[in-house]
Amino acid sequence: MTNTGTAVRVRGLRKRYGEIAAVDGLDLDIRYGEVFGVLGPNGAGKSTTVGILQGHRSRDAGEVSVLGADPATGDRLWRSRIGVVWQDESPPAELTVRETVTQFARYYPRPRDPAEVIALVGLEKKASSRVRTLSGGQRRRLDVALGVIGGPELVLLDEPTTGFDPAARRQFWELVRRLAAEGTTIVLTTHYLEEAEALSDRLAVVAGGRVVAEDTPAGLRARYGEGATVAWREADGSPRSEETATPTRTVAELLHRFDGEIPGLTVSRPTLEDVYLRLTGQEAAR
Ligand SMILES: Nc1ncnc2c1ncn2[C@@H]1O[C@H](COP(=O)(O)OP(=O)(O)OP(=O)(O)O)[C@@H](O)[C@H]1O
Repeated sequence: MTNTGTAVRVRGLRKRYGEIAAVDGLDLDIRYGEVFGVLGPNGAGKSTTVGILQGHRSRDAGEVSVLGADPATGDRLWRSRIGVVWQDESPPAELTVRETVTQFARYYPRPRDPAEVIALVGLEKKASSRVRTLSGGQRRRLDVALGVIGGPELVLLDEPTTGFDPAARRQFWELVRRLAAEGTTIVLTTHYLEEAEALSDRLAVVAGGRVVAEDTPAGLRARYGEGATVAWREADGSPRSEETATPTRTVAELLHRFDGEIPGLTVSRPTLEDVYLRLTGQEAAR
């Protein structure tokens, strides 16, 4: 097994639920070793896509290859190479963290060391605690521990930090970075733009069941965030602003007109959030 090339390849993926086209011609290329973010608003088709990648949901059309196999026909060995973190997984609440992780390790042909995985997710101090006594964030870390105990090459995380407080979210990001540093390929869906930007090497923006843009976070901003807004105050104090592709020229003209300091001058570039809202057609909702 060489860890170069494409870990996930999707072409023309389609999935309908009755009248709803949940996934509507989606293409993806995810390389080995990268953290790939799938960002999109509610109902964009993210969870459906991840469900298809892990072989949990069927598709209506399209080609899908995950670690070299079609998830629809992936065998047990293939499954053991993929770490799935279920939203609603409920490990036995009366077992301790250590017992739970050790028990799950037995399901895999080449599991990781349970103690090492408990440390990886930052649950060492809770290793002897019963699962039912864990907080929501700690439970989620345990879910990740169970998702990676089999030593997967690819981990699929579907909206992993929904419901987390800001501190728990940051800690979870550290955990994702640690997994990535070990060389694990990670696919992460989120509707938190900040999360996608903080973690992703590359990201796809999904809207209406298809990819509307795909790039690095910086690349997206550069590609779709053209232009700038120049704002200033007129001599009578009234605020003015102008959107322009040539902000330097606008400022030069203002400089000439005011013949000195331009009152209240600001020049701002679109943020990734502006780009995202534009790409997903949510601009008007702001
Ligand atoms: N089992 C299902 N039966 C019927 N419709 C479904 C089913 N699962 C998803 N859908 C619909 O398919 C569309 C895409 O849903 P999906 O859960 O994939 O989106 P998502 O991007 O993950 O959204 P969210 O961010 O809200 O989780 C939505 O309109 C949803 O209502």
